[in-house]
Amino acid sequence: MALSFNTSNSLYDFVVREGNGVKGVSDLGLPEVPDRYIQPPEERINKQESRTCDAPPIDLSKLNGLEHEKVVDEIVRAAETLGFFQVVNHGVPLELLESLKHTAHKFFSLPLEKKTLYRAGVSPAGPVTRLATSFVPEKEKTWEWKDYISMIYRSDEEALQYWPNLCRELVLEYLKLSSKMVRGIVEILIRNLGVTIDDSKTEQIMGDKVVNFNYYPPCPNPELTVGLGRHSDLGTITVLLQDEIGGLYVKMEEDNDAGKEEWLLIPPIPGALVINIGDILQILSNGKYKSAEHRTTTTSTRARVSVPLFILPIATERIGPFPEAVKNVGFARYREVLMQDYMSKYFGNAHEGKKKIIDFARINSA
Ligand SMILES: O=C(O)CCC(=O)C(=O)O
Ligand SMILES: [Fe+2]
Repeated sequence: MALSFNTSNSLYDFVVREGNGVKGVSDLGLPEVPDRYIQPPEERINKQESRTCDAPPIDLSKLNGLEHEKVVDEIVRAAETLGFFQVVNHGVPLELLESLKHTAHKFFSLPLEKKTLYRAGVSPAGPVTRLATSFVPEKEKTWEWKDYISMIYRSDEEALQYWPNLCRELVLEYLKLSSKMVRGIVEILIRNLGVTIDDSKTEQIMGDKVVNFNYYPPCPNPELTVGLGRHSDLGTITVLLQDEIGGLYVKMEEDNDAGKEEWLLIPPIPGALVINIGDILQILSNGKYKSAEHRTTTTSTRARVSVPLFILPIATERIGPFPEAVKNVGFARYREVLMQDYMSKYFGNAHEGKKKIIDFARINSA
């Protein structure tokens, strides 16, 4: 039976309420993109006009040798400029990264009744897994061509009880084997602000972890859609595993001479992980480190997957610029916010327009 979405309600029912997601739409093989997914021209991604980031990946194994300071410099420089960099020799086994991508595909190929067990607020797994589509479909004028499951980490026991069977052990293993690298990068960035870091500070900055499987199914007309609309990440840092298809674009801080936005493709590099700065680290660093806007394209023939690991402060932390970072500039660019309030703001807004959530914490923002 051919499904037609004559009203926006019927599309909403199919995609959101029944839990088919945009994968369900893609599987129907429609010749055209439903209107709800068609982005306004200014939000479409022009691949031809974008350059590819040619920065070489940073070799983290050199942190243990004579080039330690040089590698620290590379990390700090990247965090201060583009806010994105790639790392290799990061200590996470490459087979584990391959299994994660493979398992993300497997999860989204499960029958609907198996996947919907993990929908937000529907199952006992509710608070620690969240299967969803787009970002906030109830509030967005246009939807993102993306489904995802978030796995929120609070303890091994809870993860083993509630996360999907097919990936719970693998994702826990990833968290374990990536933690040294994550901590190493965060400590380098914090120390570089002149802040002395101890265990309580580390906990304050990176106490919570969330892993997503992002799934971008094939799209009949990728030029009209986005996989993920412009946004910056919420947390301290994000570690992103992308597949070989690529499609991640980062906005350069300044518009070019003609006043146009410039977007750089972060190309897939075999074995590499992408690291990017989140809003919270921009606030903690008093604006020294950049939480860059980014977005993703869709593809017409193959499904793309990505696996971000979001590192965040715990919800009860009060987040404001470190005094040392304020001293460097002479004044505070951000006020103190409760992490919980920042999160509510972040998840209560669509990924649209040029409004930045971080302005919520900016002092004297217009
Ligand atoms: O899929 C990607 O390459 C980027 C994903 C991303 O930006 C996110 O999940 O926040
Ligand atoms: Fe992101």
